[in-house]
Amino acid sequence: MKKNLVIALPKGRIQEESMKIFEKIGFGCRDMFSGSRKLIFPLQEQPVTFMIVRAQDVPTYVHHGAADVGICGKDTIEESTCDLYEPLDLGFGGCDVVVAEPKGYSTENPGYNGTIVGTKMVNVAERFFASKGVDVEIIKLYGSIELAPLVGLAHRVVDIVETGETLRQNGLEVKEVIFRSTCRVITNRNSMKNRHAQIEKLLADMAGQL
Ligand SMILES: Nc1ncnc2c1ncn2[C@@H]1O[C@H](COP(=O)(O)OP(=O)(O)OP(=O)(O)O)[C@@H](O)[C@H]1O
Ligand SMILES: O=P(O)(O)OC[C@H]1O[C@H](OP(=O)(O)OP(=O)(O)O)[C@H](O)[C@@H]1O
Repeated sequence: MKKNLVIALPKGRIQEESMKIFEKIGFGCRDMFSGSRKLIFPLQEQPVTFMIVRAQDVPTYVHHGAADVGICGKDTIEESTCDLYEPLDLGFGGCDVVVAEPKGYSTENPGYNGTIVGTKMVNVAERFFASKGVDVEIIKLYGSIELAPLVGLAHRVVDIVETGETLRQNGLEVKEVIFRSTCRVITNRNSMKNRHAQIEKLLADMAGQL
């Protein structure tokens, strides 16, 4: 029996949008939204299995070959250290990865040297500040990033901005956009080689729905 193509989907804000595209190309999975706690969903009619993982874990599953294909934000790809192909930009899930700070902070502190930066995205932040040749201290956080400068844990943050509402409500502003992120399809070298036709068809079908 032919092995199913395994697709890693991130649970959370981009899961539903991703599934809309898969539904349109005939890979619908009603079970997934039935309130079930299952993490793996082999389709009945198609040689495809979905698995649901934490957004930041999608690159890891794909890199190690536990999944052939994954969906995740460009921000997640940039933060991961995995070796991945990134053949398709899905366009949705748009957000900016930025340096943000308390309003007016740069008036007195225009440079980055000596800044303490709170972030979930340590690798992205390290690369960004290294590319500027500045010395900063990075503090790893797991959420509520915008809190850090409000309570003296950090001077600035590197975080995601979508609507800007979280920054606004916490008296912060964007100092600099590091890059724009959208959702991508990712895959790995082995799957690209061994399941080439299947993945190429999947990519073409998905691209046809954008
Ligand atoms: N406002 C936003 N906040 C966070 N991510 C966003 C936002 N808008 C779009 N995205 C995109 O959605 C992706 C998934 O975000 P989600 O919040 O579901 O996961 P996460 O924050 O990475 O993980 P977790 O909630 O499990 O810590 C992000 O990697 C990013 O590309
Ligand atoms: O510009 P906005 O539309 O306000 O969105 C940006 C906010 O959303 C994300 O947080 P999330 O909801 O994932 O919370 P967490 O960081 O505490 O996990 C991100 O880290 C920002 O805080």
